[in-house]
Amino acid sequence: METASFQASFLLSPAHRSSVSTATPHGLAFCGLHKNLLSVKTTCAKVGSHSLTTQNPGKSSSWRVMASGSSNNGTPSSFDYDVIIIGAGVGGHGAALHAVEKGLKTAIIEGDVVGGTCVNRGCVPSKALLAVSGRMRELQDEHHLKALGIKVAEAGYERQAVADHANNLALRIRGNLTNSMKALGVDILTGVGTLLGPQTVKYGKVGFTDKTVTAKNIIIATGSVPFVPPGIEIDGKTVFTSDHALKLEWVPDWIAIVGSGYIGLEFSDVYTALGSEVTFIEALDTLMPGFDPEITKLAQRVLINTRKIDYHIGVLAKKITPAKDGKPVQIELVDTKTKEPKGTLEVDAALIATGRAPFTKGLGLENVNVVTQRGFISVDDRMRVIDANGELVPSLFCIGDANGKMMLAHAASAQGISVIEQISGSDNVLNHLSVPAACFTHPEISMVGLTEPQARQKAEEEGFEVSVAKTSFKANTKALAENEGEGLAKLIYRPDTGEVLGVHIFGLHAADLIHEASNAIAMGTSIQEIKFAVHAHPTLSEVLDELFKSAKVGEHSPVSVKAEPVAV
Ligand SMILES: Cc1cc2nc3c(=O)[nH]c(=O)nc-3n(C[C@H](O)[C@H](O)[C@H](O)COP(=O)(O)OP(=O)(O)OC[C@H]3O[C@@H](n4cnc5c(N)ncnc54)[C@H](O)[C@@H]3O)c2cc1C
Ligand SMILES: NC(=O)c1ccc[n+]([C@@H]2O[C@H](COP(=O)([O-])OP(=O)(O)OC[C@H]3O[C@@H](n4cnc5c(N)ncnc54)[C@H](O)[C@@H]3O)[C@@H](O)[C@H]2O)c1
Repeated sequence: METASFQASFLLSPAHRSSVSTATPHGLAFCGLHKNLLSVKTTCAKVGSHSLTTQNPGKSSSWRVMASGSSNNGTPSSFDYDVIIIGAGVGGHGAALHAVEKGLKTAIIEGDVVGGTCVNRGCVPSKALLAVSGRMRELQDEHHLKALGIKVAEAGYERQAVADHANNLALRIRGNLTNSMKALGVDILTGVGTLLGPQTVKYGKVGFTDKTVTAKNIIIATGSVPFVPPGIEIDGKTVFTSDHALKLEWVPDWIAIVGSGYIGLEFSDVYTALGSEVTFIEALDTLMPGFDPEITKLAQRVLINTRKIDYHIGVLAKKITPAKDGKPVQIELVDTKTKEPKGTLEVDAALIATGRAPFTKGLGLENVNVVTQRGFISVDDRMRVIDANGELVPSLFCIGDANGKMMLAHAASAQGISVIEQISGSDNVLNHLSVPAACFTHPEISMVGLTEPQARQKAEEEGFEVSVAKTSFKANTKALAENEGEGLAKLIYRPDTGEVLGVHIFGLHAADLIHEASNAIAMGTSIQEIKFAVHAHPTLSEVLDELFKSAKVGEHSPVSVKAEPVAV
C-alpha cells in the first residue's frame, strides 16, 4: 500500500514489555491476565480478624430486617439487600442473575445504561460489524467463490445500514439484559454508586438527592474505558477510540490503528473488508504480541500480509494530532526502546486501540481504605477486595475489568457467579487458566491456558516436560468442503500426566472450537480421557479430535508434531 506521506524509514528494534510500560506511564495498555498468566500471581492477602466472616449461609431474604440500623462499630445491623452490585455490565448482570437463582435479594446500581461496555460499546456491536466484514470478504474473494463454483455480481455495502445493524443489535441485547433482571426481581437502581463503607453505598443522579442503601455484600463491577496514552488528542472524528469507531460514522481511505491487540486486529478486519487501507503501529517488536508466537506467525501471514495492511513495530505513537485546517492526521513516532524520533505519519484517521483503563474513580474507595494499582482494584483469587494494608475488606468484592485479572466479558460474568457462590456458602474459585479467549477476525483466533513460551517457563520452574501437538485444518473434510483449509490447532501438554496446559487455534470457527479444550482444563480431564470422546463427522470439531489423538502421553516424546496430513 501507499506510504508516500510517511516521512522517515522505520528500523525495527527489539522492544520489551517493561520498556513499553514506561512509555505508557500508567501501564494500562498491558493489562489482562490472558497475556501474562505466569506473571500474575495470586495476591495473598493478610486475613484480618473479620475478613472471612462475610459469608451468608442463609439463602433467602427471610433474615432481612427492613429498616437499616447501625451497630456500635459503624456497620449496619440490618440490611436492605443481601447483595448490591455496582455496575450493570455483563459482569454485574451475570452476578445478579446467579444471586437471584440462589435466593438472594439483589439490587444493581447503574450510572449509565444497562449492558456496560460489552453490550453498548464492545463485544456486541463489534461482532455485528465483523459479521458484515466476514460476508463482504467472502463475496469479494473471487478465487474462493470460483473454487466453490459460485458467481456473484460485485459486492457492495451501505455504510449507514451496517452501522444501524450494529446499533440495533446493541439496543436489542441491552433490552434483553434489562428485561431478564426485571423479570427475576432484581432492583435496578439508577445513578452513580459511591461506597460509604463496605456494606453501604449511596447512589444518585446529578441534580437529585442521593439515596443510601445497605447490603450484606457489595460487588464492584464498574468495568473499564479506553486507555489513551498521553500525547494523543482524541477528537472523536479523525482520531478516535473503539467507542467512536463502532458507530461507523465514516470509512476512511487510510486509517492508522495504534495497537495490534484484540481491538486493533478486529477493526483491521472490518476496515479492510469495507475498503480501507490500514497501517498498524505497534509498540512491541511483534504484531499481536499476546498470542502464542506460532499462531501469531500464521495469523500474520493470513490476516495481515494478504490484505491492504502495512505495519510498523517497535514504535510508539508519541503524539497524534487530529486532522484540521485541511491537514491530515499527524502521527509522530518514536522508537519504543530508545525514544528516538522515527518520523511522522500522515493518514486520514487514527484508531487508538492501546488497551483499557479501569473505571474506578469516584467509587469512594477511600472510605474502605482501598488504594488502587494504576486504577485497578486488588483482589485475591476469590475476588475479595484487598485494602491498603493488605487485608481483605469484609463483604466487598470486585469483578470484571475493574480488577484487571482478565478483561473479557465472560470472565467478568464467571467471576460474578463465583462470588455469588461464595456468599451463598459454597467455596468457589474460578480457574482463570480455563477461561477461553477469542479474536473474531476471519478466520478466527482462539486460545485457552498457557502459550508455549509460558508453558515452557512454568515447566522449567516446576521441573516437568512439555510436549506440543498440532493439527492442520487442511486435513479436515468440513473445512475443505467450505474451501477454508487455512488453519492450525496446537496443543501444549504434559506428556507424563496428559494434562492440557494450553490450546491455540487459528481457523474457521476457532472461537466455537476452543470450548472442548477449555472444558477439559476446567474439569481436569486428561488427554487420555478426552481422546475417546466421539465427534460427529464431518465437523470442524474433528480438528480437536485429531489434536488430542495425536498427543503422545506416557511415551516420553518431548515434541510431538503431527506431520501435515494428506487432504481427504
Ligand atoms: C471494542 C470491544 C470489543 C470487545 N469484544 C469482546 C468480545 O468479543 N468478547 C469478550 O469477552 N470481551 C470483549 N470485550 C471486552 C468486554 O467488553 C469487557 O471485558 C466487559 O465489558 C467487562 O465487563 P464488566 O462488567 O467488568 O464492565 P463493563 O461492561 O464496562 O460495565 C461496567 C458498568 O458499570 C457502570 N458503572 C461504572 N461506575 C459506576 C458507578 N460508580 N456507579 C454505577 N455504575 C457504574 C458503567 O456505566 C457500566 O455500565 C470488548 C471490548 C471492547 C472495547
Ligand atoms: N474478542 C475479544 O475478546 C475482545 C475484543 C476486543 C477487546 N477485548 C478486550 O479489550 C481489551 C482492550 O483491547 P485492546 O486491543 O485495546 O488492548 P490489547 O491489550 O489487546 O492490545 C493493545 C496493544 O497496543 C499496544 N500499544 C500500547 N500502547 C501503545 C502505543 N503508545 N503505541 C503503539 N502501540 C501501543 C500494545 O503493545 C498491545 O499490543 C483487551 O484486554 C481485550 O481483552 C476483547
